[in-house]
Amino acid sequence: MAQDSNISLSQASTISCHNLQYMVNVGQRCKKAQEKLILKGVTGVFEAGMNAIMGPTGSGKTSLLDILAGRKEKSGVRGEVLINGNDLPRNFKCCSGYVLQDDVVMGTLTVRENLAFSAALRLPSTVSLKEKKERVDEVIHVLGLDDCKDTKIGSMFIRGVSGGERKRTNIGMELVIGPTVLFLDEPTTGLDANTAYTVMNQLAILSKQGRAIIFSIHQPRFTIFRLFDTLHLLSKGETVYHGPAQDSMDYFSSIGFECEAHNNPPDFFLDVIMKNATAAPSIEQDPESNSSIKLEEGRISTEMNNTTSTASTNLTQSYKTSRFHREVEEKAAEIIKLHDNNPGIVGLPDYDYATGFFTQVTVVAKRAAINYKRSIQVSVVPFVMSSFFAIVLGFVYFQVDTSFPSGTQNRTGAFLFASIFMVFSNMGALELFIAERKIFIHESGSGFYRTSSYFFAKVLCDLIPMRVIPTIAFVTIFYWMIGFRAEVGAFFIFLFTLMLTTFCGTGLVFLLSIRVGIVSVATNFITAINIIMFVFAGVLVNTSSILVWLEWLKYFSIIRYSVNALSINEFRGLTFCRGNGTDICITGEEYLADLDISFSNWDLWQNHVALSCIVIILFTLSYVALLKVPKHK
Ligand SMILES: Nc1ncnc2c1ncn2[C@@H]1O[C@H](COP(=O)(O)OP(=O)(O)OP(=O)(O)O)[C@@H](O)[C@H]1O
Repeated sequence: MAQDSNISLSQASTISCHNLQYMVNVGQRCKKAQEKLILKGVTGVFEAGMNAIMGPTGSGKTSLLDILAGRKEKSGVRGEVLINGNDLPRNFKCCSGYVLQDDVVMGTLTVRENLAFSAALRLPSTVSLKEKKERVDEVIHVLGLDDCKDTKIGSMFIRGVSGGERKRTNIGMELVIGPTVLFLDEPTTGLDANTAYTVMNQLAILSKQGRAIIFSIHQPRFTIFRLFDTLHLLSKGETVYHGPAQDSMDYFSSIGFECEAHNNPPDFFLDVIMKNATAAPSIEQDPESNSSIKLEEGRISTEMNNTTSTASTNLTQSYKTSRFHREVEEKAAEIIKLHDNNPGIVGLPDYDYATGFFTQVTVVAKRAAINYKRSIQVSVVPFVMSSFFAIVLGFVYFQVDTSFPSGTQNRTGAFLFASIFMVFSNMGALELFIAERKIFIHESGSGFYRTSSYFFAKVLCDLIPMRVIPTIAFVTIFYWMIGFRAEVGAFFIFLFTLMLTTFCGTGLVFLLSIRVGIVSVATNFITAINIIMFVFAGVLVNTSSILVWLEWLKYFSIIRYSVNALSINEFRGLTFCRGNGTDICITGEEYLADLDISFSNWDLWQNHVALSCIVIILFTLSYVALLKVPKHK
């Protein structure tokens, strides 16, 4: 079912987690699996407002956030996460907002175009284009992006908006769907103090409209801390405080941890948890206090420094005996009661993709087209390189004649180089595909589009501008400069062969970029595969003389099929004679037979069938690999 376009901005949502445990397998291959408990029974209620999850590094903030957002693999998670007392809907990630720590927006698109992309895919077709545009304008205005709305985001090569504007664009991508819950993973990371405050202040304004804004944050400065409504403090996967942020200082004071004047509370909390504070504690039992910990201000206790886990346990114990824990437990119990009385999802639809397959393909393809148009290096370089290489080879083999052996040798050499170029020239696309992987994972995981829509759009937009046009340019220059058969039919068979060859190369690069997410590793794989295909092309090594147990590799050589097809197309019907007047001649057919190439019409098309099968197999495998890319963390 499509998402309701009128999700009210004031409709409040409460996210709650109940005795949440999260366990991961940290066993290494070949070793016995070991389990690590990351979250140890966390309970919390996150209502409309600013909900901060804080804690030292490795305390489990991101894990908790991801589980609350329904973005962790379910295996390993115990306990319940509920929204307004209901189970999270199946596609919760499609209707809630999630802003990653690293920005995932298309750098070549403007702020407005990125937001429009999100609106076009995530708001249903029942919302008119005009309304979508208005929604985008509203979000731009709310986030204070009016001044830079038509500025490109920027990339490694393009100077774009500032870091804060980029972060706000990421937030805007989520806000266009009007989510009642917005998750953010460390939204201030990488921003300077002022920009961080601006971003957080805007989130605070949004939270006043009834949204639950839940975010992990490391060590915010005081002005940011003041914006928090609820604070959830974690230490080694356990809650050490959950309650109103403004009460947190009093709470820590009540258990014996007094914050020095002028010390920043978030810094102080982390110091207490980490025990290397300016006000490092020494432990002593206080019989009159609820708490088992007493802090002696300003004195560093070696004992305390060496007993991290003991202190963490003590903080947990103190929290468990506090009124804050009691209050959250009572609230959580009420929510659970509501849930038990309303089993299943009540009032919440099972969200699905907001738009259909064709809309998704069109919108994603349109974005890819804009991206190519604006990335001059990406769109123009393949064309220029193909034309340049065709001219260079064209001069090297300029107007080949039919003398023997130069006529046969030069033609075979030209076919080999052309085929190799078609396969190797795809390597440039490797980095592009890998770079876009992150965007794909986030967008498909957030319900922007189906994997199939992305795949079709990618194939459409990649093959046409990046491969078809440069190949046409290459063949047109190369064929006529070298002076192959001056027949239209032969020219088109030549073009068709090299087109299939380059599609095979693209399929290989596409598959490896999906399976292997590291450019250098994927490059090594592709180079090795291409060299094997080159060796088994049958030109430099006679395939019939290769060891029998290695011979089968020739059936995987794209270059071999390509060279064979080009040779049959060219050599049949030609005669090559020695130029020394001896009248010793050899027919093209005899030359092909010498190379162990069968040359009937069917033999010619057999190579095309083989290349087509390789294209289909590689693209099918790429699609399956894309389907298997984990959309959860
Ligand atoms: N899939 C996993 N496999 C192994 N360890 C994991 C996995 N996921 C999380 N952890 C470990 O769990 C702990 C908590 O991780 P998490 O990323 O939630 O912490 P964090 O508080 O967000 O840390 P940071 O502030 O550094 O981002 C860390 O020690 C991390 O190494």
